[in-house]
Amino acid sequence: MAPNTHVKRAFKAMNDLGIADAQVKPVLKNLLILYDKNWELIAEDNYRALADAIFDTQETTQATEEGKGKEKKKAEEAEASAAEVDRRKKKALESLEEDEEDALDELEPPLKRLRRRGEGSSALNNSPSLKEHTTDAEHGSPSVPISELENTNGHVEQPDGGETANTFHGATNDEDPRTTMVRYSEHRLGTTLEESSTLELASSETGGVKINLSFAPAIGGSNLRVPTMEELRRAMEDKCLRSYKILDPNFSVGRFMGDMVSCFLELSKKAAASPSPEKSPFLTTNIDLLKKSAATNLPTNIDALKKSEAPMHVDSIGTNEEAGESMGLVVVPECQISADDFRLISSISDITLGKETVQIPWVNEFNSKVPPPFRYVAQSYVYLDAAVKFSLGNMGDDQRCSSCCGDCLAPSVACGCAGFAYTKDGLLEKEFLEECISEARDPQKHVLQYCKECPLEKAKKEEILEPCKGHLKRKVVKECWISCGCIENCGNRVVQHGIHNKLQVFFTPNGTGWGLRALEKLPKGAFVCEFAGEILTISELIQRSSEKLTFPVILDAHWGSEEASGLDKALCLDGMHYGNISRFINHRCSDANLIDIPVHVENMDFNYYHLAFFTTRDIEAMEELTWDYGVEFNDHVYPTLPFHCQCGSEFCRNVKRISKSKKAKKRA
Ligand SMILES: C[S@@+](CC[C@H](N)C(=O)[O-])C[C@H]1O[C@@H](n2cnc3c(N)ncnc32)[C@H](O)[C@@H]1O
Repeated sequence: MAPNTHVKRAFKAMNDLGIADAQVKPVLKNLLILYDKNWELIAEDNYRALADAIFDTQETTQATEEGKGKEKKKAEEAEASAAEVDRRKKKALESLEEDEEDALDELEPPLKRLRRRGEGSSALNNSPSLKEHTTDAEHGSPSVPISELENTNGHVEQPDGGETANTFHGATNDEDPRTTMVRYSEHRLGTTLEESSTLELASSETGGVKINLSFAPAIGGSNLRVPTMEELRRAMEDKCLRSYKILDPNFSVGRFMGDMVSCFLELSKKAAASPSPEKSPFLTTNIDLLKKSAATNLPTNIDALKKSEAPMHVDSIGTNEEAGESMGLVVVPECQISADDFRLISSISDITLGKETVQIPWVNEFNSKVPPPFRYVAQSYVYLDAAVKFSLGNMGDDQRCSSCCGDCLAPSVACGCAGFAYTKDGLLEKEFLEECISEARDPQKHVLQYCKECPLEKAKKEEILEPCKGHLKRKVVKECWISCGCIENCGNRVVQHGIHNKLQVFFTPNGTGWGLRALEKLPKGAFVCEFAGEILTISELIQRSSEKLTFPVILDAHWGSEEASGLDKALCLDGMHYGNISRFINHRCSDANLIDIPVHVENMDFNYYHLAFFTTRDIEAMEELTWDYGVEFNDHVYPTLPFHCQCGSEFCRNVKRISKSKKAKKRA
């Protein structure tokens, strides 16, 4: 691609985030030097590195300017008058007025602008009007009650007719007679708060469930000014954009808070319906944790709630595994999680962070552990040296079906792709699947290919190179692709369309850590997910495995062939650091309910870049999904940490090995 095109694309991606060219240019220049003009890296993840660098630069500049202005500000602070407070308050109140919004557009943080782009649709039509709160000064109460929340039409939002969750509160147009506004008193806004106060951020309709923010001016400093809700909302949205790259135009902190209240309500209703106290630990845990938070001087309620959404690396936090403690809310000291870990944290409702077309939640019903941090990728990426090549020009006629047209699996189309691997229901053909299962469970009965210099043997780096143990000439699915004349939803395109079943990552009760399960019944031959991760050469994998934990699979299609020989051509996938949900699939010896099958999508040569999991039998809802990693527990070819297999299968190779060695010891 011409350099100019790269640059244009980078500018365009940043413009879409609301970042002006002038801000992009200097940062991009530096990044190009830093990344040695590697555009692939820069463009990765929709120019994430560039966006991060711009935000970091902005933060640094801001911090420098803040430093310079500190001294000056101190002097000015002393002169801060009630009139100034009035002016700010008025501005915040007016900021939501439609006609002013356009004028402010350029000054607004990018997220706000993005959000407003969607306002013609549902996003802002449903958004609540913003209000101020009154203090209960007359009654001497330190808490700040809020009124019912109304939408812009003046109606109380009641989506399901029951108790509803209100959302974040902020400034509103105080001239609007339709709104019922409750305000902070001028006095409260402009003066020091003597006692500890609680600011209500969101509330259910009856006030049964609330999100409060506690603040104690006595501790925080005597010149605290309570920000308006609008100020707080803007600052939060800006922060969300910068820290977590929440770019959905419909995202709003208000909704987020409201959703949190709704979820809490729903869960507590469910828990109340459950007869067993163990099944409703949410509230008790909450209280316990808040007690702990108070005892350990942890941040207040809102932080505790924020952290409940924030899984962290089990090793990097002080997890609490006292008997019976639920995962409902987890409070951990902030200092024990790094900023990077925090970014890798997966959402409890969707571990994919929106990267798949379906949401995949996670749950831990046994202890307070949370999934390990990793970067979720829906498709594989080349790490560094792997020669992953596919080009339309290099695709020979023998590598594509010449008769693809319409839906290749439709009865009227006599296409060579029909009946090869998939049925018209998108399942694997029975015969094809059975052959794959037989290959995997009994490889010795099938055709093995032998390399002259086996990459796997070479990888062991032993003094004397062992002969190749043989590689299966595996059956491969060939999907139609853009080079075919068929339609996008042709029945011979399954894996490339991604996950579509309801799945869940869960903490297993049998000592194998996290696992993956189906939340609905799956028929035999159904596609579940791909093994996505980083594509590495074997030598890169060996190097990596000596430094850190890996979870690799070998992409060894046709390794016996001349072209494929050599450590740098033999490829593998590592799903440990960049990966998808397959990194949670546990091993089961021999009779696993998933099988991994190579899939050709873009290329048909000796390597394949897609390894997909299909069900080997019908699966029940809530059943754990497992696959046979193909490990032999007595060899160390597989460059991952050995584990003591707990699969429970009657064919468990680990159990057999243990009992064999016990017998041998007895005989000796
Ligand atoms: C790819 S990860 C699977 C997800 C993993 N359970 C987790 O908690 O992240 C592979 C690791 O899971 C554990 N594991 C998988 N299958 C197992 C089994 N049958 N028995 C014991 N441990 C297993 C081992 O620690 C193994 O190294």
